[in-house]
Amino acid sequence: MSREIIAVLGAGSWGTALANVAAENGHDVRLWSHRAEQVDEINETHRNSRYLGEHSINEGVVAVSDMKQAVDGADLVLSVVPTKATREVAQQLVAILEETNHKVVVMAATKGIEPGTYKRVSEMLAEEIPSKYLGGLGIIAGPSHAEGVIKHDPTLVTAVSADLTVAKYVQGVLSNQVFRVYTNTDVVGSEIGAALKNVIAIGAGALESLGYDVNAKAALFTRGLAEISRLGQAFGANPITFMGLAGVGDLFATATSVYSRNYRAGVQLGEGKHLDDVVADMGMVIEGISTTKVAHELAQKKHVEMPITSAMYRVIYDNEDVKNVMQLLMGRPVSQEGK
Ligand SMILES: NC(=O)C1=CN([C@@H]2O[C@H](COP(=O)(O)OP(=O)(O)OC[C@H]3O[C@@H](n4cnc5c(N)ncnc54)[C@H](OP(=O)(O)O)[C@@H]3O)[C@@H](O)[C@H]2O)C=CC1
Ligand SMILES: O=C(CO)COP(=O)(O)O
Repeated sequence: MSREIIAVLGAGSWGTALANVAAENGHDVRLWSHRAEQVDEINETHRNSRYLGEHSINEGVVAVSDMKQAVDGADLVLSVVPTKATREVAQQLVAILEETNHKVVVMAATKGIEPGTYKRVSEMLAEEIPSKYLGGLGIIAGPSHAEGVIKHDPTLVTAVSADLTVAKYVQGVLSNQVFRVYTNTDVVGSEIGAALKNVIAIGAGALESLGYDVNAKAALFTRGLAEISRLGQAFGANPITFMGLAGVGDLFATATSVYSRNYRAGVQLGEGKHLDDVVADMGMVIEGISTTKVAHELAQKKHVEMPITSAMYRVIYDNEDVKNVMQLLMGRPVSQEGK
């Protein structure tokens, strides 16, 4: 693989960890942050202490606060900001591409769905970035906590694009001995799996707060994945995708890990902490909070049965007690699997 120029937009935990992977693979990596002090810290100390503590970042990662310095001449742009910042950042990217007049491959590593419009992240990017500037579009998903990736825990992700050559290009750019990239062409299923596993991860944290053991968690994962798959299929997803990295893989990682912001938020909500305090104290994005509302609404719009998602909606937005909600779920009429 040739030495590519890679612009990473967003210097939170995941943007920084992905930039690190790309730099370790020998690429020319520019990590854009909108915070000048963070740029200085990364370039001077090779740390991003707010997001990745004491972990050191490869010296090949050059942080910049001017997005043009990151994007000018780039082959590949990784968009790694929270869902709610995606359009704003994409608009800044487009203004630069208009100036430099070149095409880039854009991959989003964000996991969420836009409230109100119900757009997936790649749909938002396709709306914002004119096709004349797009050399390809896709997403990166899979079980990949930044904290594990930065310390070289063996990690598998999937590069997903409707155009397999784009997915294969990203696979080639990012794969290494500890970071193995698969490809997939099911963008719809991968994005729905990646976003909705956060809802179930919040639920897993809530179960933990009640002291429930592995039977309850296995029940949540299995039935949670079943309803994610039902919603995905209502949008045309391939059901096999939910058996893969963006489905069961990411669900397992997120719903069992103390690194997960969504899981930790679930523990705190289950303990009775107020939602506003959970969000404020986390200091990092908890995508599943907003995704729970979006998924609950989508289930109604599409007439898809999603009892766990609806239960999580009531816990998060109606302040319902986790134990009550759990009893209601257990008391539903018994039914047949596979439907
Ligand atoms: N963390 C992880 O392990 C993984 C995260 N993801 C997904 O990646 C996405 C980003 O997550 P993550 O990096 O963890 O989030 P963080 O909360 O750690 O960081 C978000 C970053 O985006 C920046 N940002 C927010 N809004 C804007 C904006 N309007 N303009 C410019 N920069 C902005 C933040 O800046 P500031 O510091 O100013 O807030 C921060 O640098 C999420 O969708 C998440 O689900 C996917 C896989 C793994
Ligand atoms: O998506 C992730 C790991 O694959 C990160 O999950 P959290 O946002 O819950 O930390």
